[in-house]
Amino acid sequence: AQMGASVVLIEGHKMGGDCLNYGCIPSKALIASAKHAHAGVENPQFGVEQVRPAVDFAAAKDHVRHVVDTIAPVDSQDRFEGLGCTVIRDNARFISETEVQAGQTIVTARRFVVATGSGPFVPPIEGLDSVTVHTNETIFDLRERPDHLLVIGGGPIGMELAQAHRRLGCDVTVIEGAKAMGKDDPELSAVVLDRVRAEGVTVVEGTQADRVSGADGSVTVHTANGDFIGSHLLVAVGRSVNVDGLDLEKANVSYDRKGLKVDDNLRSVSNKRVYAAGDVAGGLQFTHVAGYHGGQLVRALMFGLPAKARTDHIPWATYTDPELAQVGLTEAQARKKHGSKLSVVRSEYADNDRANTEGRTTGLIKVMVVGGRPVGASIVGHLAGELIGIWAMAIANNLKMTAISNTVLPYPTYMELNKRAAGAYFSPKLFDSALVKKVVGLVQRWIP
Ligand SMILES: Cc1cc2nc3c(=O)[nH]c(=O)nc-3n(C[C@H](O)[C@H](O)[C@H](O)COP(=O)(O)OP(=O)(O)OC[C@H]3O[C@@H](n4cnc5c(N)ncnc54)[C@H](O)[C@@H]3O)c2cc1C
Ligand SMILES: NC(=O)c1ccc[n+]([C@@H]2O[C@H](COP(=O)([O-])OP(=O)(O)OC[C@H]3O[C@@H](n4cnc5c(N)ncnc54)[C@H](O)[C@@H]3O)[C@@H](O)[C@H]2O)c1
Repeated sequence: AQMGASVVLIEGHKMGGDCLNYGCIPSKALIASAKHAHAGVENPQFGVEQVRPAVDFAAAKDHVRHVVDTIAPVDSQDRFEGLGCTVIRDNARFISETEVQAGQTIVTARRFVVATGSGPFVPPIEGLDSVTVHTNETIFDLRERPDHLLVIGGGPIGMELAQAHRRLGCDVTVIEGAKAMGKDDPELSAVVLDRVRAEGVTVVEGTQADRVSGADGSVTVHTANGDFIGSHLLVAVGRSVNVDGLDLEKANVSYDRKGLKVDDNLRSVSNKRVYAAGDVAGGLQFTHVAGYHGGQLVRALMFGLPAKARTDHIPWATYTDPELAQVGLTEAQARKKHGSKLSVVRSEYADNDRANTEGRTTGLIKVMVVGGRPVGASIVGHLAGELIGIWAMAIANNLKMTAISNTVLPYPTYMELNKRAAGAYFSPKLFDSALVKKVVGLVQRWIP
């Protein structure tokens, strides 16, 4: 709209979508409350008396609500109308290849972007309908503190919320069918899991939830490895894309359970007028990916330029404490793809001076390097979600490791961990090389 195109935005529920209302923002706000609750007991070495603070769970939820309300104007109908969009607040459905209906309004358009996101997938587990099942859509509104929260699913939603609830005073059990945080490098996930378990969260892996029984207040999850009893149940076993009710068939738009079937340019393979963005586009499900898709589609729709959506440079971070972040290939993926051409360099938080001053010495960075360029980076530790940024920039722009090693950074900062990892790539070449030693020896003899 700001570039002069005629744009209609149709939103059937809350402006701001999942991220603002039920996802990133409420979860990170709750995690922030949990961090404050935990700060008083995590580090006895600072000379500050350790006092377990009293937690007012409902007030923590007030904080969550306040943060959502503070950010909401950015995504509001008023703002978008101010930018020049026509905003319709109703559910949209296709009625033909060129028309969408929302309420009584029929919109005819040359191009459509489907950005309907995803909702919590609630699996068909026997007995689930006999108890109150919380998902990310309800858990942030729960004002009473669960005595014992059972979480089915140890992915990012399950693990972020498990740790936050534990720190806010709940007993927490996570029941994970395969491997918790299984999409990340297992060496780094283990660091998070060790910490979360040390804080008192029970994480049971390799254990599918087979059946649920009980009533509100006492819920039992039955598994092949025993029964787990809690007061509240959160289901976080992945997402299902929002395609129901869109009548995509009427627009000849093909889709499956992962989302719309699109080509590399996010364009429907069956109706060239239709594009997809965000969770419903069938790939990685993150807000920054949805934003990246949006940018690519501006290129395509406004300027007719190719808008190939890359995935190799997309980072992600899980906001447990310590945080876990990834961009590009993991070590295992890089080994498979690049074999003996791969070098993996590491730097440890324990060797970082700032981390030592702050007692944040648990963690490490691994960088996967091929031909002098990073192809992946994995970080676990304090501020990992911030530190991954420089590797995302390097991979997005095809930078060499020298771009990182040549950068002068303020001392003492966590960012030096990244520079140290880059240094670790060059150290053997400089310090273990007979040739370098010989050249230095000769030069030392010649120069005055
Ligand atoms: C608990 C949780 C924590 C998360 N934390 C993070 C995080 O820290 N970082 C991160 O990057 N990602 C995070 N995510 C993922 C992130 O929320 C999603 O990837 C992101 O919201 C996707 O954006 P989207 O625009 O594709 O969809 P959404 O944000 O879901 O927006 C889709 C919109 O479409 C509307 N809609 C759907 N169908 C229709 C229809 N037929 N007609 C009209 N409107 C319709 C919906 O009401 C919704 O407002 C988190 C998700 C959850 C659940
Ligand atoms: N920090 C972030 O960026 C962030 C945070 C939260 C969510 N998200 C996004 O939301 C998506 C969804 O998160 P999620 O955690 O719901 O999904 P997920 O798919 O990442 O993890 C779900 C977990 O549930 C397990 N599971 C599935 N069925 C089970 C069963 N019957 N019993 C026990 N375990 C079972 C799976 O093995 C998996 O480990 C993420 O993939 C991510 O894209 C991002």
